[in-house]
Amino acid sequence: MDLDLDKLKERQKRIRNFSIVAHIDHGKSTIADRILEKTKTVSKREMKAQILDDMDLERERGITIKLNAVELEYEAKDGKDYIFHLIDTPGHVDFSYEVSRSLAACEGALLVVDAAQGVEAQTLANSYLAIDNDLEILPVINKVDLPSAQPEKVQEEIEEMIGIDAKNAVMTSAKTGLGIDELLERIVSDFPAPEGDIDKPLKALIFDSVYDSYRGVVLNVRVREGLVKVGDTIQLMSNKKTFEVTDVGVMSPKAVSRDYLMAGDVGYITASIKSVIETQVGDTVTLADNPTDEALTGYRKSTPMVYAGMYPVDNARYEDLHEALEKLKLNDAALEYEPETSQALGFGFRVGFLGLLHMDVVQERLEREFDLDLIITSPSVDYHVTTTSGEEIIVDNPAELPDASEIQEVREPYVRAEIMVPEDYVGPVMELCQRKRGQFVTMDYLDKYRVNVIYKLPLLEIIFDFFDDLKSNTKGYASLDYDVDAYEASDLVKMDILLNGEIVDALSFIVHRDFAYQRGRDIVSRLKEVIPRQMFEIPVQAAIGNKVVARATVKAYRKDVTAKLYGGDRTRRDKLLNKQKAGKKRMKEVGKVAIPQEAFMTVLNLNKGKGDE
Ligand SMILES: Nc1nc2c(ncn2[C@@H]2O[C@H](COP(=O)(O)OP(=O)(O)OP(=O)(O)O)[C@@H](O)[C@H]2O)c(=O)[nH]1
Repeated sequence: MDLDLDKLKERQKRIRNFSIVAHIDHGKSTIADRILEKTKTVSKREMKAQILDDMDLERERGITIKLNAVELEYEAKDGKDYIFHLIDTPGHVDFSYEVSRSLAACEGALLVVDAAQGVEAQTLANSYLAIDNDLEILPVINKVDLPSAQPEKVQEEIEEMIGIDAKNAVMTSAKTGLGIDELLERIVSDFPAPEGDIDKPLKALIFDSVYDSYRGVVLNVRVREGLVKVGDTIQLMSNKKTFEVTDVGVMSPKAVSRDYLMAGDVGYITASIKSVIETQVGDTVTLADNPTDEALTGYRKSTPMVYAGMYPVDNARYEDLHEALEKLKLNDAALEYEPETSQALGFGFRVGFLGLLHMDVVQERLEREFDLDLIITSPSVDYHVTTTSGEEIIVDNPAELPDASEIQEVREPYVRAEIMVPEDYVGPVMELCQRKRGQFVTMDYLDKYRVNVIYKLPLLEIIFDFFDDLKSNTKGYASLDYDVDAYEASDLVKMDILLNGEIVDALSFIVHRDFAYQRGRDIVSRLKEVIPRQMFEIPVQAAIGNKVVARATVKAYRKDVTAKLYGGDRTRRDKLLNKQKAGKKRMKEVGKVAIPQEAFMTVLNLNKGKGDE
């Protein structure tokens, strides 16, 4: 292949790599859809709402989970064809790790702000990520069609709160298409073209990857320097492994092969990489026979916030779960796991997540994409423990907390939570934070009406239902951002749950001593409801050490219910039995007792359950 360097350099000037960042629901994905439509990347027939959210899960929930990169062609008013690489990113706080990775592949960011909601917590957090990555930021005020839109006020907010010029913000309605033409022109004029020498050795950053059973590992890269094409031998700089390139190309939005990827491009490389553990996000790809001397700076590793045990319902599928986690981790760099065993549940994994939404998504992806049935234990945070012998240990599984007599101190993670709220709701927000063992830090007025309330809160108290409570206490007006701040000593105890006189390790949890009795009683009474009756009585107890703090009994069956109710009617009887069988799929036999998935989630669902009653 003959490549003319001057032509490539000219092409590079017409590339624009940008990302869209926003607070959740401000309209990122809808704007991306409009851009795709206008650039004629997708035909009308292919166009379905939120085309970039290609996971079924994303469509069903209406949220973006994964970043997605597509190449678009745009003919600008100057008569030239531009190449856009648009990287859509998730907005939920659990996925900010994905956001920071995609920003590192761009030169510009569209900062989308809802004209009615204004700047919210993740608008700020994501703007800071973009500023940290030295991106050019183009403010976009979206949803100007709404009757409650106040674009001028939002302009002021962006200037005051983020500190960037918003005089020339683009006003759009992704719903009606208003302002999208101007937006496209501004992408060309406001964002810089990528830099990077095409004639230097290859240097490409892996920002995402995915496993494909036909093609092997697909690397999504941003090429910083040089050029790569089919037949080249690439080398991964972290482990020096080499592979022959079988395909390069871009997503548009489906995979389209290209002759080459060059400095400035965002695209994919496949190279028959069969083993998933060989590639990692953040690694640099170079050429084996002409390597670059220095790797690109990778990504800051994400730290999980929440941990839970994951076990296959069918113990024989442990290896399948292992393989599924390996493959999923390729596509979800924030996922962490290590093997663990539970007396009750057998062999499984302790998995670290960025938050509960992340946990939910991982569970659903494992079940859908890998056809697994899983039992997940109640989530926990990680505790730093000093034992009486002076040893420091980290405990992310409540069952492993040493006996109280061996503990000198337990420290739990605290977050610094920033809650933005209209001033009328400051009272309820503070009340909620106090109830969750929060320590007030400070409070600032953001403008005339809105306040930023800062609290230190135990992570344990906020991962569960804090966000829901916050929303309901403020009529949905509050927005939240948090970061783990420090570990602090707390009076924490381990609560064991005994079924039929035996401790079920997977049901143990850690709780603040002040709440322990109440929590023990609540859990026991919930367990009594969710554990199905069996042929014998099952005592349910909650205990701290040897001290039982609550107890209840699941009564035994008296007779075969099906025989009595559906005596003659076979079909109805079969239906009922099938239903029971389906329900049993998610049951785990522990000793003689069958425990349903719900039981493992009682700690999590306690407050919700109470609200429903
Ligand atoms: N009225 C109006 N509604 C809009 C506009 N843009 C988006 N929406 C609606 O706002 C909601 C959220 O839009 P999305 O595009 O899913 O928001 P998002 O920011 O991508 O959300 P995440 O991907 O979950 O972070 C959807 O119901 C859209 O239909 C707009 O310009 N006007």
